[in-house]
Amino acid sequence: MKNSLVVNEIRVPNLPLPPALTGSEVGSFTEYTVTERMPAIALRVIKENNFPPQINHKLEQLAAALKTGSLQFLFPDEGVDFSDWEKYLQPYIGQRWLDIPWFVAETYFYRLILNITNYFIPGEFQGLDPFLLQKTQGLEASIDSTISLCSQVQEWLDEALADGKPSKASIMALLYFALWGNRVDLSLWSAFEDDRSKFDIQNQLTHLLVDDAFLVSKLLTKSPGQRIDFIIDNGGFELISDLCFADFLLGSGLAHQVYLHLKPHPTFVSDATIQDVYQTRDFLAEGSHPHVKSFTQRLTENLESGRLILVEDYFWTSPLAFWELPAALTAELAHSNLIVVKGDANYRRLLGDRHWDFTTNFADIVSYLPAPMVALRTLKSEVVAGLTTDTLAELGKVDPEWLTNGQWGLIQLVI
Ligand SMILES: O=P(O)(O)OC[C@H]1O[C@](O)(CO)[C@@H](O)[C@@H]1O
Repeated sequence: MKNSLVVNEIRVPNLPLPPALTGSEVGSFTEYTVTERMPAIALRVIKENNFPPQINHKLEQLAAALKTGSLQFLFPDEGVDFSDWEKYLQPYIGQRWLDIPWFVAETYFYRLILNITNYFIPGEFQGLDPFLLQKTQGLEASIDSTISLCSQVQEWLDEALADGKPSKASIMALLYFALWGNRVDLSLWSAFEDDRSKFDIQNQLTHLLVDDAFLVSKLLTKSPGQRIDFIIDNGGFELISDLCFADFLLGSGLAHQVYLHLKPHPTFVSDATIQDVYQTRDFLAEGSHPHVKSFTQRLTENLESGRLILVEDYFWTSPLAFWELPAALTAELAHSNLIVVKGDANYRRLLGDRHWDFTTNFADIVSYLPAPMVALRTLKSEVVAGLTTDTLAELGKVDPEWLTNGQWGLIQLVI
């Protein structure tokens, strides 16, 4: 049950805020990310693109600055969020990357890569996605899983039509795909090989630390024709799982409209933009598999009829916490019957990327949204809430890396 505080007309968590994660926590995953992973990402942008030497040099300087250097403002560019970033950065200018809140460091790092590569400057590199190669490779690598999922969705849709209603089991399975989609490998499909009807999500279920999938399926089937909003995370197979879920919601009559909230520019390497949705659709449309073809046709029809709506907002690439949603976005999301929040970075944003005790009641923190929400998240960072002390004790024994290795998942509903 939601019970949020209202401060200056903004709803915030109804608990005191703990400190933010920072890269200076010795031995932490945040430290490793700022000092090792982020420099490697900046250098990979050089390798995977053909930028001129002066751009590559700035990327090298950025990679080197992350370990010990301090934050500077963006070079002037024409991004519509340029002045917002001046505000966001003001408190941190001159501080080390390691010392500022981790979420600020990461979101700014990706905005800075676009700044350096002239993404927002008219000319040769304007609008060029520096992570395009990785996104394309991700799509190509997941084609077998895509064919299997599209075929399965077709079966579920046929079944829903024959039975006059969709089954809770199919809704729950689609929730699991939308959850595990961002670390999918073909192993998820191993049981599909001989008999697709036996596809075995059981192994994944044992890695779910909180599983509200049944409650979500009850909510979705309670009254058909709802509006569902997805706060989208990655492109590639994860986006395809989300699009399949949206397809099923619309095709089975559970939803009359689905909104996909996408990033307004490339970020976090693989996060999806509106352009990525169209590129994914066009890539799939080139294939010859009949179930992928019909899925792609339904996708086009849903986009053209306005049943599937793609929207973007600069809030999603900002360093702000979820409880700092702009009023217009809050008003928009208030029309939703369910907000599906995807992925690790969005989960961090829900919790303000702060050091909550892991047993804090999730709903007491995420108490500020204007509609019911479900988080679908595999754990890739040291932020979590809503676990029991028993679960924590068990996890400590079975997998010391459980917080960050992406092998554990959560489906957490707040009504
Ligand atoms: O794509 P996702 O699930 O949001 O994961 C992104 C997350 O992964 C990380 O890169 C850690 O692996 C974090 O920095 C970030 O929170």
